[in-house]
Amino acid sequence: MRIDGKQAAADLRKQLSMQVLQLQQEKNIVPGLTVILVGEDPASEVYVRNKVRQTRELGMHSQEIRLPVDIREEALLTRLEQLNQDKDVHGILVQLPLPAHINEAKVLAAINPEKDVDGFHALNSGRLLNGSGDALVPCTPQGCVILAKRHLGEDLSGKHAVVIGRSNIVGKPLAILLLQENCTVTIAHSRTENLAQICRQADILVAAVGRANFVKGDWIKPGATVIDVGINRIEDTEGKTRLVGDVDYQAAVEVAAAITPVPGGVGPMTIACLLKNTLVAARRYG
Ligand SMILES: Nc1nc(=O)c2c([nH]1)NC[C@@H]1CN(c3ccc(C(=O)N[C@@H](CCC(=O)O)C(=O)O)cc3)C=[N+]21
Repeated sequence: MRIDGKQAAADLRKQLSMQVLQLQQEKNIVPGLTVILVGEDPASEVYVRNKVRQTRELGMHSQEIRLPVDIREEALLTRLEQLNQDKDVHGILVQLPLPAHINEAKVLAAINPEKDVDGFHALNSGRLLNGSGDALVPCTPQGCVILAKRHLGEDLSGKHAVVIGRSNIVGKPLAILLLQENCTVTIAHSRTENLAQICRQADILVAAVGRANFVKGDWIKPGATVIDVGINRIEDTEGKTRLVGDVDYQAAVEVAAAITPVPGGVGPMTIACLLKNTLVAARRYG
C-alpha cells in the first residue's frame, strides 16, 4: 500500500487554515514566514516558490528575500538581525545549502530560536533532546512520524524503528522523535556493519541517506512500514531527469505493508510541517 503524502499534507494544511483563522480572530495575529534564498539554484527556486504559494493559501504572510551568491557573511547576518527584530515575521528559513564562503553553523545560530521554523538552532535541538515539549521540531522528521502514524495509527509503542542516516536535519532528530513515541530505535549509517540484516528487523524503516535505490527489496521485513526521505534526481534511459527516493520502490512495495512514494511522500509533508511550525511560532511568541 502506498502512503499518500500529498493527501496527508493537504489534510494537515486544512487543519492549519482553521487555526490560522482562529489566531487572527482571537489575537489579531497573522503568522508570517520569511524565506531567504542566497544565489540561484533552480531546484531551490521551485521549492521556495511552492512554499510561498502554500503559505499564502493558508492566509499567512509570506516574504521571499533573494540575495546575491557572493553576499558577504556579515551582510547576511545583518539582514537576519533585522528579521529577528521584525514583529511581523514569526518564522525565518534560510534555504540550505549556502555558498561555500559562508559559515552555515554561524548563520543558523544567528536566527532567533523563537523564529527558527526549521528547528535547526541548538536551543531547539536541545529542547527536543530533553523532551521538554517547547522545541520547534525539524520539519522532515515531523512529517515522517505523521506518515508512519497514517498507516500504523497513533500508537507506535514498542515498534522497532531503524533510521538509516544520522544527519542533524533528519536522522538524529527523527530518532529522538521516534524514541518519544516509545519506539525502539536503531540509527544506522554508512559505517554500519550488516546493514541489510539490521534493516530486516525494522517494523518502521526510514531511509535518509541521499542515494538513489540504496535500500533493496530484500532488506525489508514483510509487513513493514517504509518511509523514504530521499530526493534524488537521476537520468533515465532516455536522458530525462526523474525524481527517485533512497528505496527501490518497485521491489519494496511488494514486501512492505506500506511505503511512501517519491515524489508525493515525505516532500509535501516537509512543507506542510514548515507551515505548522510558523503557526506554532506565531501562537507561542507572536
Ligand atoms: N533551511 C532549509 N530547510 C529545508 O527544509 C530545506 C532546505 N533548507 N534545503 C533544501 C531541502 C529540500 N527540501 C524539500 C522539501 C520539499 C520537497 C518536495 O515537496 N518535493 C516534492 C517534489 C518536488 C519536485 O518535483 O521537485 C515531492 O517530494 O513530492 C523537496 C525538498 C527542503 N529542504
